[in-house]
Amino acid sequence: MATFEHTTVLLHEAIAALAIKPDGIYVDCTLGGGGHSREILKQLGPTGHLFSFDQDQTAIDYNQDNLADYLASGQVTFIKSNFANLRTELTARGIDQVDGIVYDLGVSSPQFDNAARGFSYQHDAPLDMRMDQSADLTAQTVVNTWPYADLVRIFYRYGEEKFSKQVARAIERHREIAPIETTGQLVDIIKEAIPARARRTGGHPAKRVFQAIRIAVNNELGVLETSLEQAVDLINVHGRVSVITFQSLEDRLVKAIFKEHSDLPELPPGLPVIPAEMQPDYRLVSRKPIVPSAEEIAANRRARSARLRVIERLNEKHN
Ligand SMILES: C[S@@+](CC[C@H](N)C(=O)[O-])C[C@H]1O[C@@H](n2cnc3c(N)ncnc32)[C@H](O)[C@@H]1O
Repeated sequence: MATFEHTTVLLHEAIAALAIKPDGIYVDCTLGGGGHSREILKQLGPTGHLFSFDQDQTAIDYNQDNLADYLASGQVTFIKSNFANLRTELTARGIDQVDGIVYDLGVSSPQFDNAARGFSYQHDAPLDMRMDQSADLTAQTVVNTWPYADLVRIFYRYGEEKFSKQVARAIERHREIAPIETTGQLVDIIKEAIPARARRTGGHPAKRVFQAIRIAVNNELGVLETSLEQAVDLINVHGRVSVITFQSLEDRLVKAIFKEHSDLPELPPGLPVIPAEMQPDYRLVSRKPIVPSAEEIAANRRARSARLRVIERLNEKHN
């Protein structure tokens, strides 16, 4: 089996939050190294089933071996697709409701550490950053063809980069001379654009711009919103959706979607009791996000920014 080392973050917390029923139907939207999938499968009985999505063929290939026993017993189905297609892919398999869904967002360690994938500012490689290697849009296209204004927008919004304009301007200057082809070239351009005093604080100077380009290449916030709307709709009463995020933009989006579904509606003034049909159809399992323990963070640096949010369905929809 090829090595595929990914240390799963919030493994037990995210799965415990699903309150698994042995005969239930579950979905892991982000199979990766199979950590969360395996934990769900351990708790499923012979009549339970798991559907595991990944848009990256390498994750699916790895788990053909890694989860071979569960594949052989027919308890797991792999779906090589973007989780934005959650409903369509499940419907195609005759499933219209499920008991729980987990997301563990972002890239896996093998994706990040494989220099050739172009995700990392620490390795020199072609600018790629596609999680789905069959997709059309690459980081190279974004960097070399997107207009200045679009670059500024993504650097501000997805990278929260203070020097967005300076970096976009430097990219424009360089690409007029020759295409920017590698992560190493882009790192040098970013370093040149960010003032020296600012380069000494806030981590690696290319970190925020690389995050922004990755989010844009994979449309990470767009597909998350689309998928979560489907997920809250697909779960049965008492079913739960558990989401682990690794950066604030994603966490804010999850928080906002869950809040919208679990908030009480505007009530007419003076209403003594809230009528049943006005009660929210969902509840937040914990008001504050669940975060990794100090021990988990000490053992795995990637865990330090993780946040877990969980929502539960209480009723069928009141329409
Ligand atoms: C952090 S890893 C998941 C790790 C996994 N929970 C484990 O324990 O090994 C995220 C995985 O989700 C996949 N992924 C990210 N966004 C996706 C999307 N929109 N659709 C499908 N898969 C996605 C990535 O390709 C990656 O393999």
